[in-house]
Amino acid sequence: MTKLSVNINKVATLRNARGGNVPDVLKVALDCERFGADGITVHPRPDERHIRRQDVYDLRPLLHTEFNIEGYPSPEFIDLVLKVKPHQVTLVPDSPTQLTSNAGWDTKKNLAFLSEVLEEFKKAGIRTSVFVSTDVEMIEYAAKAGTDRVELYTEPYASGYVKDPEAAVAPFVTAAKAVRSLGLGLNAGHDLSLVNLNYFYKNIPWLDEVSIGHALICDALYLGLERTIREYKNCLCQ
Ligand SMILES: CC(=O)[C@@H](O)[C@H](O)COP(=O)(O)O
Ligand SMILES: NCC(=O)COP(=O)(O)O
Repeated sequence: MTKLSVNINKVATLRNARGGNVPDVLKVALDCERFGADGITVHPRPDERHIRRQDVYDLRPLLHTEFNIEGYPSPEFIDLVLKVKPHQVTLVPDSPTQLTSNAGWDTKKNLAFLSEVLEEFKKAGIRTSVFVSTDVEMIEYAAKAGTDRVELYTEPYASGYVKDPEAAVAPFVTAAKAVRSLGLGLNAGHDLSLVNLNYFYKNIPWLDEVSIGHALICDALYLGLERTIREYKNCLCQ
């Protein structure tokens, strides 16, 4: 089964726009679980423009499903993750001011750094994942660094899908096969949507997890959160 982890960053963005607690990020996370999400993802950034450190602490004891924290492994991020102990941490190579994630790691260049950080999380019993492109060498070096899983950066799939779905998914199928042959778990995310998710899943049904935020929260404006989550879950069936 491919799990759907709902990224609630955008809910926090909306809350922060007015300074109060509407919408209530914790309630939305619990409602996502109630409506069928298999996990909750957050990506706290240093400027706290959406999910804040305090949200991450507050969410931990409330969630009943898998909690995935994504981010650049700065000392502050490492400290937060080690204190919160989520089920999974996903390392993303973002700069502090980045608008959104736009690339996977150069795992060859960062092998020593990633190995050290991954080891620290593994010692704490936290499953690890590394955000990568479809470059097989990058996946091989992620395995060398000791990660449990990789998360494929799916923006190039999402943008290519519109013109030519088959060509867009092909490098992801190759990468996903490499991931499987290395014995790693497989996650995917970024710009996945109701338009492109089912085709991605059908081509790579051994996916462990997708994390989806932006498109899902936008769809919820029209469909409501409960129906939206149901429809995303339906995309993860043959
Ligand atoms: C790693 C990844 O693709 C997502 O976590 C994405 O970066 C979400 O972050 P934003 O909500 O800030 O775009
Ligand atoms: N890891 C990807 C994620 O959490 C959500 O990305 P997006 O759906 O907001 O593009």
